[in-house]
Amino acid sequence: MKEIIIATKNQGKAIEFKELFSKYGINARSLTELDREPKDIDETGNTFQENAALKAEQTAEILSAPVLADDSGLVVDALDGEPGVYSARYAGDQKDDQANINKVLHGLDGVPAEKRTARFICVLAVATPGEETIFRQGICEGHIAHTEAGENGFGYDPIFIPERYEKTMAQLPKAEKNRISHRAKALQELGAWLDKQ
Ligand SMILES: O=c1nc[nH]c2c1ncn2[C@H]1C[C@H](O)[C@@H](COP(=O)(O)OP(=O)(O)OP(=O)(O)O)O1
Ligand SMILES: [Mg+2]
Repeated sequence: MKEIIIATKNQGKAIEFKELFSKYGINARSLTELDREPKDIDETGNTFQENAALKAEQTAEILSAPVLADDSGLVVDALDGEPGVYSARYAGDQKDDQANINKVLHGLDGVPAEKRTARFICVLAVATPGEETIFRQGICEGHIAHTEAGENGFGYDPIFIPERYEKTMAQLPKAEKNRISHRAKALQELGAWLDKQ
């Protein structure tokens, strides 16, 4: 089976990529599955694209192999676009999903449903040593719930209600999330490249 390395240590992302790539007959392996896990890469960029490039290119260099990286996050209009590029560390360096959720809900205290619009954004970077890095983006529109609900997924899923749905992303079956998510859409955009693999 063909294989691609995903430059992530986030288990939630890794599980989704395994499912998504299996449809293309490709085995997706994350960094935690390698014999020697590479050290953390500093995400010093100011955009999703910059951080995706940092993760993909540095990992491809270390492993001398094609690598895909995902930089993603939640953009909330009533919070002027926060947490955005800083989604993982919104409530501090410990990357605590629950603390991040609490901070978003607290920031939206008293904001009515129609003003709670938000979107998940995912930028994928594929870096191959000696080649130009390619980028694709996917967006999933929705709004922020008043309380958390659901156990599936990861990150901000318990407070994100996708457009045309009445449940949070964490209440949807994982196959449903994998049809509509920002990650799934970005990967669809990579289709032509995937078909060549
Ligand atoms: O589908 C999603 N459902 C819920 N939350 C999500 C999703 N996609 C991204 N997110 C949130 C989680 C994290 O707070 C941030 C990603 O940060 P990001 O730096 O890309 O990932 P990360 O540090 O967790 O792992 P890594 O850099 O090793 O891939 O956005
Ligand atoms: Mg990260």
